[in-house]
Amino acid sequence: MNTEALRTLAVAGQRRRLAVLGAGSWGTTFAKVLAEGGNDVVLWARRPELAREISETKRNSDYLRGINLPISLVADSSVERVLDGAEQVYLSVPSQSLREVLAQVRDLIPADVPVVSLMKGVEKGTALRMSEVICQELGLDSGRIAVASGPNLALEIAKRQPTAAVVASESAQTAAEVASAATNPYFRCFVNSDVIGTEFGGVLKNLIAVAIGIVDGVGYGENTKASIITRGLAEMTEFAVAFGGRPETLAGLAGLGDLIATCGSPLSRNNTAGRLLGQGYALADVVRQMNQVAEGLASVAPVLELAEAKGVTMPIVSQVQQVLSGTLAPRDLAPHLTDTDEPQGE
Ligand SMILES: NC(=O)C1=CN([C@@H]2O[C@H](COP(=O)(O)OP(=O)(O)OC[C@H]3O[C@@H](n4cnc5c(N)ncnc54)[C@H](O)[C@@H]3O)[C@@H](O)[C@H]2O)C=CC1
Ligand SMILES: O=C(CO)COP(=O)(O)O
Repeated sequence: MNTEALRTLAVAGQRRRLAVLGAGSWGTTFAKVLAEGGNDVVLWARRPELAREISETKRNSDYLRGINLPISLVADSSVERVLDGAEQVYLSVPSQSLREVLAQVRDLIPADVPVVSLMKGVEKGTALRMSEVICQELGLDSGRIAVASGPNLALEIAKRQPTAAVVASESAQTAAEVASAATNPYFRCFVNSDVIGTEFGGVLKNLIAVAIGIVDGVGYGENTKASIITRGLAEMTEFAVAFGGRPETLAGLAGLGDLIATCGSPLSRNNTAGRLLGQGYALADVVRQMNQVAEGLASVAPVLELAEAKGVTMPIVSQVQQVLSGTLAPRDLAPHLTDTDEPQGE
């Protein structure tokens, strides 16, 4: 669909009252996408001073420096006001904080509205995907939950660079409603019913991006990175399929697409965290230096627990964990060489 057709679609589409919870780089960018698709959007910022900055100056200087936000976009630090009358609710907080946020909003989410995860992590301790945490904490029918994922580096989208994403839900109607609200002239959402594959694609590419950052920090070049990306996609696909995801989802925007974007960009926090590790910083120093979330650092342990439970081997992810724990030197991260499986055809 060309830009003009998308603009017509956005203008002709229904104007909805939408709530986005989490005013970090992705929550703010997604709120901008929704507002520029012709919706009335209210963004929840936990800190009142950030809510004031967004509403009054149309800027979020901590998370999206240099970006002008839409005039119509307002932020509020009262989650009650943000959720009041919302026709769709989007969640964009760090994965390890989701359960705590849901406990606050459990009784405030309007009945029967879609709840959408924009997050790309699994919960430590439970190893649950974000849609599973939402289902558990809010007691929702899974058909009301959608996940959005894809090659979606926030700053590029905030600059309106043309981008595509996947909206997945067990309910075709929920997926279509969310995709329609979230599609605008520069952001195109495709629909999919494979929630598991879509969610795991976003989680697993973060881990491969950490590996890429590590070898980049060591100083290895394109051959090493291409080898890790290619074997990483095979590892991601085997894992997701073992849990019921579809291989074609991993070959699409939410898998390969996001892997390319995240592994190739210095904007990626996972890639950046890996690079610092590869340059010799200890994990604690890396975490101190990052002022935004790098989901892969927390997801690695629960992903490996899940893999072990299903008998899936993940040589790259295992070596990332060893680098994080200081038991493997970054220069030795070469899982495509050390994999002890039968020699592979590719
Ligand atoms: N930034 C990006 O390019 C993209 C990020 N994502 C995903 O979006 C999710 C959110 O990430 P970002 O916005 O990038 O992170 P961020 O680090 O930029 O912002 C996180 C926001 O959540 C807030 N927060 C933290 N704990 C909270 C709590 N307990 N209650 C309420 N708010 C809390 C922080 O104050 C901050 O505003 C992650 O799962 C990430 O993987 C997905 C696609 C793109
Ligand atoms: O998910 C992302 C791009 O699709 C953002 O990646 P990072 O969380 O590594 O910045």
